Amino acid sequence: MITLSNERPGETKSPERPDLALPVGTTLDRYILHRQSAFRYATGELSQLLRDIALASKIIHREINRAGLMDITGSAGSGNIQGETQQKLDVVANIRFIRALKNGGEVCAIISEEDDDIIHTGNSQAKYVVAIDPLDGSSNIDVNVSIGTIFSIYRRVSPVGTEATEADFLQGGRQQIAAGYILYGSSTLLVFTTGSGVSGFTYDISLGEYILSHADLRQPEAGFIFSCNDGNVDDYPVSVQRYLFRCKQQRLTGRYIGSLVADFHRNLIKGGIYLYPPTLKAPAGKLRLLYECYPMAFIAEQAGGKATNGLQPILDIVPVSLHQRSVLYIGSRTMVEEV
Ligand SMILES: O=P(O)(O)OC[C@H]1O[C@](O)(COP(=O)(O)O)[C@@H](O)[C@@H]1O
Ligand SMILES: [Mg+2]
Ligand SMILES: [Mg+2]
Repeated sequence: MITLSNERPGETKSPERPDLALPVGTTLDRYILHRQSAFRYATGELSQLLRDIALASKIIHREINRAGLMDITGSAGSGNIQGETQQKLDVVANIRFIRALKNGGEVCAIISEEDDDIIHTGNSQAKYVVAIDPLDGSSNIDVNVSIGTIFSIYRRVSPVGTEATEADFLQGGRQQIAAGYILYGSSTLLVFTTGSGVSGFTYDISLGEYILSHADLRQPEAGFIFSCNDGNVDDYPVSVQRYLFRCKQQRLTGRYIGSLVADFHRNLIKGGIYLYPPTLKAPAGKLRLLYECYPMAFIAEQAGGKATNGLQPILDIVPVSLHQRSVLYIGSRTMVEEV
């Protein structure tokens, strides 16, 4: 059935989910305003913070699109606390996000994959802290494959007016106020949650606006896709090797882009599981708890999926350090339960 209105077939208007009353095509600004009443502590600061992140992502979108013309491809010749060589775009994205969050005034401190220590923004009166992976999927930057940005937002626990501390970032995954990612793919998409469902916005370059394109995203309970780096399979725990063997026996489809945001998003839409088990090189897992695992787990759970480290839900892991790593199994509920 073709519908001419903005309404999607079968879309119902639900009173407790006011955003579901918003038609596809709504701008991000209007969506945030409309939802503000559903935000905890709704004083507009979080709304502004989400707008600041959206603005920074539009700038990154532009930089990524013309990276090949601007000589911002390749290595930056510097390393980060992870022991990784930073790509030029890692550094550019990091600078752009930090600047946007500083100028926005709603964030008092930031931790980033690309910086060892806490970045104090000078906005000591601000109430929020942000953990960020400015560019996710760095190994795909120079080969024009989808990459992303991941963010996680907390309300500070240190008193307003003082300098933020590690405690503001080590509150635990269930204390996230909001989390999301931007996928720089065939289109640029902002997906986020504030704790009552997940929605996606497509960047319309001609309007310079993010437009609601995926209202109330739900992850299929089961799926037919498994995503992992098959090159490491001999390192994986026997139980995981057995699970992958069963996936192949059942003729499930192996898909691995090598960008967490892109692999996660595909599996969110189609159903599937992403696995980054322990390896010899990364026995505690490769992905970072605060700015990769927690935010993706918050979105997964809000969309009806699951995220675990094999022992407990990712959101229940008690954090001990800013850049700690974790094993990650995330995606469709029945598949994660099977693992
Ligand atoms: O190359 P590998 O070992 O398969 O790892 C790929 C994974 O590492 C990451 O690139 C890590 O993220 P960064 O690119 O932000 O460092 C994930 O996006 C991706 O899923
Ligand atoms: Mg990453
Ligand atoms: Mg990164």
